Amino acid sequence: MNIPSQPRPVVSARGVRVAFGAVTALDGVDLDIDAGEALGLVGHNGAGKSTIVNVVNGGLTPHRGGIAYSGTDAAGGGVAAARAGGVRCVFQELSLCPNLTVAENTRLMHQGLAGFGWRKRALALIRAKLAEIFPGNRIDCAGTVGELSIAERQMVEIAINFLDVGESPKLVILDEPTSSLDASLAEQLMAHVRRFVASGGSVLLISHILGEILSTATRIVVMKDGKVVTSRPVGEFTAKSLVETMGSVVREKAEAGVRGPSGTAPPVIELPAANGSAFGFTAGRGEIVGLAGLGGHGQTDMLLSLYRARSGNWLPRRPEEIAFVAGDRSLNGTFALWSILRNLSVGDLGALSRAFAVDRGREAALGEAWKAKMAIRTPDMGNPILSLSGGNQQKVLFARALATPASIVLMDDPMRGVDVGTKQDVYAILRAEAEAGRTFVWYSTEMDEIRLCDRVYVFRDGAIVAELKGADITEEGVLAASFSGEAA
Ligand SMILES: Nc1ncnc2c1ncn2[C@@H]1O[C@H](COP(=O)(O)OP(=O)(O)OP(=O)(O)O)[C@@H](O)[C@H]1O
Repeated sequence: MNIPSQPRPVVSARGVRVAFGAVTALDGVDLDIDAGEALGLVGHNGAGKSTIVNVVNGGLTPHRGGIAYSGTDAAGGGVAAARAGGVRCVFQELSLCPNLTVAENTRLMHQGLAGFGWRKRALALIRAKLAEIFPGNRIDCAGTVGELSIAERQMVEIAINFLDVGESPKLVILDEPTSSLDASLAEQLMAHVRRFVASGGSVLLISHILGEILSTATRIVVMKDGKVVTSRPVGEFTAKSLVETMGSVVREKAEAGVRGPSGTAPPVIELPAANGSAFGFTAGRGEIVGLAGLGGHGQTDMLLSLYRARSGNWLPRRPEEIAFVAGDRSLNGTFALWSILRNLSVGDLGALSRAFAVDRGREAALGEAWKAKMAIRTPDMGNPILSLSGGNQQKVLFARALATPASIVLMDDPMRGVDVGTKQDVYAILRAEAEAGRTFVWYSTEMDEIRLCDRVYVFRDGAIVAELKGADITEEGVLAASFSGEAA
């Protein structure tokens, strides 16, 4: 890569201000990203991270301030100027066309792939890039994107953006790129980022998983309420000081091990061993049961079959006794045209109704209570759900389930994109609700969350291959069970 004698930042933002109605999303932000640096961008939900990303990638013109690419003023050039400046962006909400093949999606992003034989070239290029970033992946690049899992779509989108077809990427923006990837895929991506940066490229990495930021970024920028509050080399932070700089108090970690009844309470769910599993599935009253293992090995299917089943000896008598928190909020969670409040209250309209009509006063009170409990950042719960930042939308889905009287709550990796401060609050709420008698079945791709469970089932190839309890719930234990039987 050519580095000029007087290097200019790949991207330079000066005094950027963006407002959405009454909300000031960015309030005078300065940000430089140099060649050869991995800039970690962190901050609470709604701090303004996605908004600055949209300014940097040319999708949003700031109301005040400006942006330059390698010293050239973008001057309202939008997405075209950003692209010409070598900026590529992997979005938080994935943007591939599901009805096209992986190779066709690659062509959409890279106009250089034109002319006779483009399909063959696109296939070869994207296959090679996927193999480079995610060695051992089994993605069918000739198949349509709609047939891929969320994790595979995310991998494809990442690989497309790192491709060099005539014009090499200078800055790749990764906005929560590992939210659908399990730990081993996430580590493959982080290793690729380190290699890309070592060869002179730049990455802007946004993540709520602070371990990723601390292990991969060379510099960390912390945002708070639309402002940059800190910019320092990664070596000057510890996990604790980073959380504190973000404005959250670091709580002592809940002790790993058995806190709940751990299988001794009367089971509210009881399923015999199936799909070649060595274990049946049980969950007791007041228990938090974790579903672990590599992503896509049957955990979500298990949750869905628990939710859909309407017969059997364990089932709750009424459907409102079981609630589901979706992991893919845009696909299965939010009602995009509804307000924040309606998205929250829809889980339990029965309890809010009087004389066949929703009692608006009680609905508003419910909204305010959960807004405070979950720190949902909005000036008005009557605003559209899409006016919330991604993490705040996820909080609404959580509140929807917890606001119901459901005795069983199924959770499909629901903490993706939620900031560390709120996560700590939600963990405490979950524990208190479990102690009050609720049962939680929790699929999580984050080991820190699996460790909070009373009991954990590890999944591999659609089957339960291990059951871990208390002190045995360790990363090593989960990994050993996830890979056992496979060639080393
Ligand atoms: N289209 C919009 N309309 C109204 N308000 C918006 C819109 N987009 C963003 N906002 C507001 O701007 C602020 C910054 O949002 P942004 O998405 O940049 O936060 P973020 O730091 O990326 O959060 P998260 O960690 O949850 O992804 C928030 O208060 C959000 O509610």
